[in-house]
Amino acid sequence: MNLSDPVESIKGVGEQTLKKLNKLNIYTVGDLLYHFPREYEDRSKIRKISEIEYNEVNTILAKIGTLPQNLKKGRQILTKVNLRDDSGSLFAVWFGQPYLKKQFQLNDTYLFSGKVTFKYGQIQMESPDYEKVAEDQNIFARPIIPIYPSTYKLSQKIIRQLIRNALDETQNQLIEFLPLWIRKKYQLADYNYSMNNIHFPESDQSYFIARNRLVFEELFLLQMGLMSIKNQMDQKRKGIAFKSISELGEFIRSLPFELTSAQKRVVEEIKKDMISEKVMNRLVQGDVGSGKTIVAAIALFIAVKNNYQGVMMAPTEVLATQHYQGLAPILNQFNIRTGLLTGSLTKKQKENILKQIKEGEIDIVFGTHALIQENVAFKALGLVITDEQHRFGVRQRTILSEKGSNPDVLVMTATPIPRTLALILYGDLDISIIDELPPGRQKIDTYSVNSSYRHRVYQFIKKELMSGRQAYIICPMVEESDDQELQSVISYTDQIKHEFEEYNISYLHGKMKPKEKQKVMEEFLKGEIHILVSTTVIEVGVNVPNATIMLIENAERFGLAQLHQLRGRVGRGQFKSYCILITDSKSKVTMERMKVMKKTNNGFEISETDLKIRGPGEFFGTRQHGLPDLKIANLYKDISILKKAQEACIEVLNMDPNLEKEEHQLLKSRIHQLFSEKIKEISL
Ligand SMILES: Nc1ncnc2c1ncn2[C@@H]1O[C@H](COP(=O)(O)OP(=O)(O)OP(=O)(O)O)[C@@H](O)[C@H]1O
Repeated sequence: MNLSDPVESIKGVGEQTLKKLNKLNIYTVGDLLYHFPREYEDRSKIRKISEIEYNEVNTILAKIGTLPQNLKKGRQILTKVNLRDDSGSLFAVWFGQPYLKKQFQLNDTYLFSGKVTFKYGQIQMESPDYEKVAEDQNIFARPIIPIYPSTYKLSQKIIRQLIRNALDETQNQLIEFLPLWIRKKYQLADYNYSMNNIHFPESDQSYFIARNRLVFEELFLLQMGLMSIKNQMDQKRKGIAFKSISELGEFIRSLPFELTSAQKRVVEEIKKDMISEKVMNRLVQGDVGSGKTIVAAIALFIAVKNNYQGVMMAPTEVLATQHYQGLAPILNQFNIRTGLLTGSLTKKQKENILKQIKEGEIDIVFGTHALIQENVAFKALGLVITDEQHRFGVRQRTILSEKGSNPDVLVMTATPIPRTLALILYGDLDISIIDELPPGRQKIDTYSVNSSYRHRVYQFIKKELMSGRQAYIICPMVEESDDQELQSVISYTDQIKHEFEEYNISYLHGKMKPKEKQKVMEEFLKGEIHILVSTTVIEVGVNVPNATIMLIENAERFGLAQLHQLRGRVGRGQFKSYCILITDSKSKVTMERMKVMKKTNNGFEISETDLKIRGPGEFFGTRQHGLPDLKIANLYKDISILKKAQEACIEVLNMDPNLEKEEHQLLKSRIHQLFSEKIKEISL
């Protein structure tokens, strides 16, 4: 039996079960075997009824004391069974499952596991899991029992049995694909042993040994997949070999500031990629306000001076316009023609700019995802830059690239991620990090207060406004519906108008037309608006160096990464800046977040702590990147295994870049199996 065989070849999988398994995304024997337990029940902890802990999940070994009864409780049927052991008795109850009545025979022995409460003078176990125990069965022989993730009406018992059958049927036929030298070097258990012990561990220790191997396997395969894809892309696609530009020095000297050494280093890395004939696929990570935009401008300059066009795509119209307005004047001085393409242009304007792009009359286009539409064609696209905040998928990047002939690609992100994780999330890209802020930036002082301080905070804002600065307020939001968002931003603005009578206050929200948003942003940038009340639409990338206060209402609504992003809107110039977080929440997670925000301004440190507090979660989910899901590894907890897996991966690829050696053949086909979708995409 093979892992790729259909799951219905396992004993016990009939038509109905198959449907349920499919709902769990289980189609093959391999899918079933890789459906790992979410936790384990340790039966060595079975309790006597007399020793039960109330309001907790308990496991008991008990006999059916009386035949089950179905009772009417309101509209529902309650099934009630008396259970007893030699120390006492209790009732098991289930709602809405009348068929259970026929399930139990007097005096049969079962293991029951469920929460126990004391209600109406009776001890009750609520909706327990149950499993029949045969007379001669020694349930303590293998005391650790797997509990599987949500099973769409497949009981634990059935799924456990199916996996048992699958293991029995594949017993010792699972073919080891990790090369022996890797298993030796990293002390990894054998494949069959690991599979058996992850599902039915013989002991705690054998579980850990099995898990260690399977986590390594998962991360190693993912990293191998990503790196081999990257290798293939590098080998397959010949890119543009840009020439070094003598005018570049003059361009850089013309900037109003000197580049930081981190910017210089990243510019060198980009230049090297652009000059080589390899297609550049590089990620530039930089903390908020670290000066990524100018690095992008330098890359665009090189492309244009080599007679190619460049494009820079941003996630919102406000940002695209900001890039355009900020960079066009600098580039224009060097006879570079720029344009802006967004959704809110008139039909005429759009036609006009599309024509200019096509005929090469525009050298650099800034824009939103309007750029990836079919009607956008370039004369000679040489460089694609996307300013991403986890917003574009790989697919969108690819569509844009396909508008040129293997153009170089630069991806910018302000979400700092620890390097090891970046290698997993962006494993198909080379990584550059701007780990330094421009000189003169001061620490943004951060305070967290409860709402009783609001008035004092307003006084503080007034003081800043009086000295010519500006403020952002992220307003409270009751519910996440569009209408309510609108309501709360308008009523909040009205409210504070009384407080700040002599100042101009305006607001921004997600439902505004891009043109209106743009107008407000421009007025704020010019200093005509003093306080900008906003929902989180300003979250990313907005650059108004004169703004020095960021007040965030209901700060508990946001994750750390988001709070850091929002705070990053201030402290972007020479003025001392402040971030004030208002929250009445006393939850542990909120308190922890506030503490971190007060302690540090460093995005990398914050993202590491974020990981610790909430785990990798959605943010680090691999699915959105078109990669296989992680089934067992936890990118935070397993960071040390991740490092080993990355090290092993580099070692294998250095030794055998195309996996041609005999000992790597099984590994190669396993990678192909897992990454077939992605590999197909590349070979298109
Ligand atoms: N080397 C430098 N010296 C002084 N100021 C700089 C330097 N580099 C960039 N700046 C300025 O710093 C500010 C922030 O730069 P930029 O908008 O590029 O940040 P960013 O990295 O895109 O940040 P975010 O992700 O928060 O948008 C801008 O006003 C820019 O002009």
